[in-house]
Amino acid sequence: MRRNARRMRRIGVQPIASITDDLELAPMIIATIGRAMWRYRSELAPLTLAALLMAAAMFLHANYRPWWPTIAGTAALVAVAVLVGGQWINLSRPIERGYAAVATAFVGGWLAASTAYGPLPLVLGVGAVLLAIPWWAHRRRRARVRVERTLAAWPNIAEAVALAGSRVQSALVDVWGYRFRLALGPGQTVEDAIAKVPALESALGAKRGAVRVQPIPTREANRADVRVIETDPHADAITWPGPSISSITQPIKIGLFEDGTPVRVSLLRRHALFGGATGAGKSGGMNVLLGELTACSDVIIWGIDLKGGMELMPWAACLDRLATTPQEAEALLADGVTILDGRADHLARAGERVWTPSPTMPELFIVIDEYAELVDEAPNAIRHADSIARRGRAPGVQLVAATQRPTQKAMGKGVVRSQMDVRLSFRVREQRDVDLILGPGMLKTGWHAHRLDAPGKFLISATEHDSPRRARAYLLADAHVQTTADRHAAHRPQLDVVSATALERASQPIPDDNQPQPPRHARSEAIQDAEQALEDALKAAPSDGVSVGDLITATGMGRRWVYYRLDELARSERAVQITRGRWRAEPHNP
Ligand SMILES: Nc1ncnc2c1ncn2[C@@H]1O[C@H](COP(=O)(O)OP(=O)(O)OP(=O)(O)O)[C@@H](O)[C@H]1O
Repeated sequence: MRRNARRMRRIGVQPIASITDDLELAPMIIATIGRAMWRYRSELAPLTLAALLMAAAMFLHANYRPWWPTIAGTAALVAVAVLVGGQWINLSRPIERGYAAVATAFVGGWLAASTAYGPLPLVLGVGAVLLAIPWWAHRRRRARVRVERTLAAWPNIAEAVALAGSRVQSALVDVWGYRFRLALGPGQTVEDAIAKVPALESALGAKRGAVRVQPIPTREANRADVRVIETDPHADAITWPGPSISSITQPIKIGLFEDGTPVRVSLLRRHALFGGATGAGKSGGMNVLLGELTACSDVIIWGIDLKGGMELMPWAACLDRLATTPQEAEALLADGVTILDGRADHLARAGERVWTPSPTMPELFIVIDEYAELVDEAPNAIRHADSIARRGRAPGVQLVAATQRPTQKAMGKGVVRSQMDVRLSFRVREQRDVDLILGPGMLKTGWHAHRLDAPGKFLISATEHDSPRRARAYLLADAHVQTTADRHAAHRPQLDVVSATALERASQPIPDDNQPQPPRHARSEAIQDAEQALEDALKAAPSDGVSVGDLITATGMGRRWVYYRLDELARSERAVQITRGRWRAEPHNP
């Protein structure tokens, strides 16, 4: 090229070398700009969107002017959908959903107006800048971009840590750091990647101990999950983010593991034990549990707190019953057994194996704070607790017990301890307490609850948690407990009819005792009224009977209840089924 230019100069032709040079430079410049634009695509997104909108507006205004109402209507619908269902597209926080809805409304509104009247660049410019500011400032977006840039250099990192040939498949950013899925190169194993963790920490610019590599049991052997922790989740108390569930059929989130992943555990038809030394955070853990349980529309909660209600009283508005004396505790557990029997009987008759919780058939949780006190002060109550521990799962009557040291004596020589399906051990004073809470042999296999070093930290043992991973429970400040209890109190379900009827029957006076018994539950009057209405409707039935639908209307009760009562009346020969679904009283006096 340069030789050409020299020759041209010699023959008197004006050199055009600079033009040719420029032409060669141009692709480089374009490529550099393109690369920079790609690298900063997230930051430039508002400007790119504004440019695209401008082009779209010009096109629509020129060709499809009458479309503006459709554009405006669609944008309004999308904005509402984003606001209402934004969590499904990863907009977990209300403020994010609000921003997305406002941005959608602005884009749609501007496009509709520009389609009708021609592009409005000034409005677009002002709107774009105003909406771009929160976008540029958004912490999670910036973190995502940073992680994307780090992982874009993965081929070099992989080379440096001797994992050449591995690829990053997907990455996810959260408040504590990020995780990514690694497809390992041919012949590389997850163990190879685990052995490279210190090198990975250095190459990724992470702190020592901040990288974890784990196999993915459900995927091929050459896939690994890499977790990079940037902020230690356990460094400070972790404020409870609010209830994570609305039904007991979903797993409860109690806190966070050290890698920032939530501790999820199902309490559906399971008993739970919270153990740990005084001040280790059991009551805090119980508060989180109660915050979640009270948010469930298919859970009824009873409490026993023999420390004068000190721990459970703040939740009183959400508890159907609270026992604070040994006598009350014994009566409460006895009623728990009555309900268990009533439900078991109902299940047997319905040919069902387990109680399926729903707002009309709630699971009953009996929460006992400091179980050892119950053993000391209400020893007669323990046989009821044993009974519930042994038989309560299928009929949906669960125990949640907290205790400092669940020795055989403290647990009442009964079966309660061994029946606990979910066990949380907060810090214990002595090593041998680990086995008392978590089960024999656990200390030896690495469950070192005596080494937990801050209140609220715990180890969890359950079917889905079979390795000792340190976790920290969320923390609910006292004021938060109160506001949560007040908020959830408005949505508590009522005790189901099967259980209320069982309690009702158990409280019936014995035949020669004419003294009326006090009602045991607020539902009793409503049930009596419904029973009376049922009997009246059956007595008034014509000779071909009254339909179940009419009985449901007459009693105001659900179909299950009506069938349950009809079954009982038929057994005691007070009602008879004439044809399928039609009943009348027996003997029949229309
Ligand atoms: N998850 C947590 N995160 C941070 N701090 C916590 C947490 N849980 C409890 N704490 C702190 O530890 C203190 C003691 O906790 P808590 O009362 O729950 O312990 P405990 O095991 O129930 O004790 P006790 O058996 O005496 O009732 C609390 O005042 C609180 O400041």
